[in-house]
Amino acid sequence: MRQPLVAGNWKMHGSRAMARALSQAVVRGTAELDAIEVVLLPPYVLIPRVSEEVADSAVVLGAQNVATAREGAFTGEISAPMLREFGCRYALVGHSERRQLFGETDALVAKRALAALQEDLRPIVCVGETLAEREASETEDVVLRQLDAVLSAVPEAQLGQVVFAYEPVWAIGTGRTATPEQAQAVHALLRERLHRLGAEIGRRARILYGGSVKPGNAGELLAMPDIDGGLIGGASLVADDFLAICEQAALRRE
Ligand SMILES: O=C(CO)COP(=O)(O)O
Repeated sequence: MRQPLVAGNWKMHGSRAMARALSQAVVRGTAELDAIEVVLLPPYVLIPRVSEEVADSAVVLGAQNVATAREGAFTGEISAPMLREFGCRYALVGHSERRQLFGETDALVAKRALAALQEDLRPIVCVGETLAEREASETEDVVLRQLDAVLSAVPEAQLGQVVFAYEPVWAIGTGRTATPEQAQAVHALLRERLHRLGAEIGRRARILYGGSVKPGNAGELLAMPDIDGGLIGGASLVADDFLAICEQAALRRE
């Protein structure tokens, strides 16, 4: 059985005071939820603060991106060894905002995933189509192209460390969620592709859904057979909402 994972992507939100209060609330509220893995993805500068708050808990820390190199002349980038030193275990790569607003290509995303793995940082690889691509019936081509770019770069032995996330761009921050059936169809497609690399890889890979997940829709999404957790944006900034989603994910396991 795959352990459900709920990750809160804070995006570019927060302050030291907010990070402290929100992490404390998440630590307290998830203390009994040992069936699931809970990951917080604060902005880089808040990582040390969140790290202190989650230190004695099961809550895991991650970053929203990671550099392709270990060190060097890469102004504005943060490397995997730096993130590890500050307690991160995960890093998002290929979030649609990085792809769309900052021009990150499939090749760059694959390099970031590889750089993370080399430092024992688990990449959460995001894929997803835009509304125009969905309406042009290109969803399958787009998500498989994005997935294949990473699969072809990562050694098979390390694929078990990778988490995948399907985030349809049209559902992010819009209040418009994919229906559970729409999401399940893409998750099944991604899993089938992973399965081709090995039955065990397909069976064990965790594939999260993201895009306007809220307490009110999390249960039906997480009830789908190939949805193994959530990548939560807006609702992860509200402790009660995030905790309610974590509770729904814990039910999936039982
Ligand atoms: O992009 C997301 C998480 O990475 C989803 O954001 P929202 O939950 O705000 O739609």
